[in-house]
Amino acid sequence: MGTLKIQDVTKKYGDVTAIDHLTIDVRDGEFFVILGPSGAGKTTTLKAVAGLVEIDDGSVEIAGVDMTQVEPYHRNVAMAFESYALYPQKTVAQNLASPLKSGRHAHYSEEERKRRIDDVTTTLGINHLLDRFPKELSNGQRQRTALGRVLVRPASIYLLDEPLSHLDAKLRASMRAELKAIASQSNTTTLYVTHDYQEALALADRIAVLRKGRFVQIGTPEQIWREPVDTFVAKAVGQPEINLAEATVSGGRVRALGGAVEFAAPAELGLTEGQALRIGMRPSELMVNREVAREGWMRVDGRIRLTERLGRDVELDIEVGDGNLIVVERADRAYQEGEEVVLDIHLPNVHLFAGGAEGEDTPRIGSALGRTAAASPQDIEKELGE
Ligand SMILES: Nc1ncnc2c1ncn2[C@@H]1O[C@H](COP(=O)(O)OP(=O)(O)OP(=O)(O)O)[C@@H](O)[C@H]1O
Repeated sequence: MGTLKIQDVTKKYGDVTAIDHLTIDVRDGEFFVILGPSGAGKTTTLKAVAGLVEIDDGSVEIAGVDMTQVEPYHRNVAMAFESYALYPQKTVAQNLASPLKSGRHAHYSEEERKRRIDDVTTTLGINHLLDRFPKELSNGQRQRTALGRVLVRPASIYLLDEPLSHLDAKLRASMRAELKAIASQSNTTTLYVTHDYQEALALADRIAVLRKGRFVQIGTPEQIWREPVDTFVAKAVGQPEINLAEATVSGGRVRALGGAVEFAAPAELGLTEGQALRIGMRPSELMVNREVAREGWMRVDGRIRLTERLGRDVELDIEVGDGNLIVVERADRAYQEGEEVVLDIHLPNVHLFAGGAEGEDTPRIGSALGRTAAASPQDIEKELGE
């Protein structure tokens, strides 16, 4: 049973509070991802679970047992750090066998060791490389072997610290898919930390967004994407970042970008005349010249300032009113710089956040339709009959 409960855990390094009263409850078999920028406290959280740092406050329970005072060796966790080291003078098979020959796993028979190594190397697709030395492997194969060294050990929980960070984009994408497959096949409990939102969205059963040692939001990838609790979370997922524009309530309408974007203030949100807001619209959820004239959508005029081709998509910088919006559209038709366009925007996908000082993150209040969550890309495609 690989449950993990972290209750009110705080860790300070001198004056720096690296993690601040963190609480999470990871279910047996869950793939739980902590997403946060550099310095947010991700590694410290993993170390607190593994027992590699002494925590100042709180408790850690693994598989139903309070481990707060227990030595790392006895916590039954397997942790992988960012720098995956392999023994250069050992083959892949020997590298994988070594964690099973020492310490608490030294009792494994030759046969049991072989079986575990077989299982892991088959799943990771490196079983044809067993006799190679690390220098005879590609980067991706080396990283898989290193990951194999972690997964080969039986553990209540696997703690993975940015395991894909040293791979190029293509390999990262394929390893992401493999990791997901491994996790669902093996039903292991995994606590995985990353600063890469795509990894988090692709892998996680649930994501906890970490900021300056505190969790800002814990939810499924869909909840984090569709109902971010504030502008920080909204910006943390999605590339290019969500468009944010200052807005005000005037005459019962919400107006932004010099009035170029405006819609009726949703009654259920209780907004007041003159109230400062922010609106947020994701680049991938704005559509250009799709002629969507139906209820629940808004049309906004703009002019293309810049276009940049990104593979199958194109990124457009569109002048709208007194500002601009970034849009990611399909590249199956040509967009001209200088061209006048009409943006079609689905109202549930216009997030409303409280107003605030520049640089300050503010909470989400709802959407342009009220309390509804944003529609998923699939919902939108369905609505447009595409
Ligand atoms: N041994 C240490 N001594 C002093 N401060 C530390 C120590 N380890 C971490 N910190 C500080 O604690 C905070 C959290 O660090 P941590 O390594 O957990 O962040 P992170 O989210 O893993 O960052 P990264 O993505 O860059 O690895 C940072 O401000 C860091 O400078």
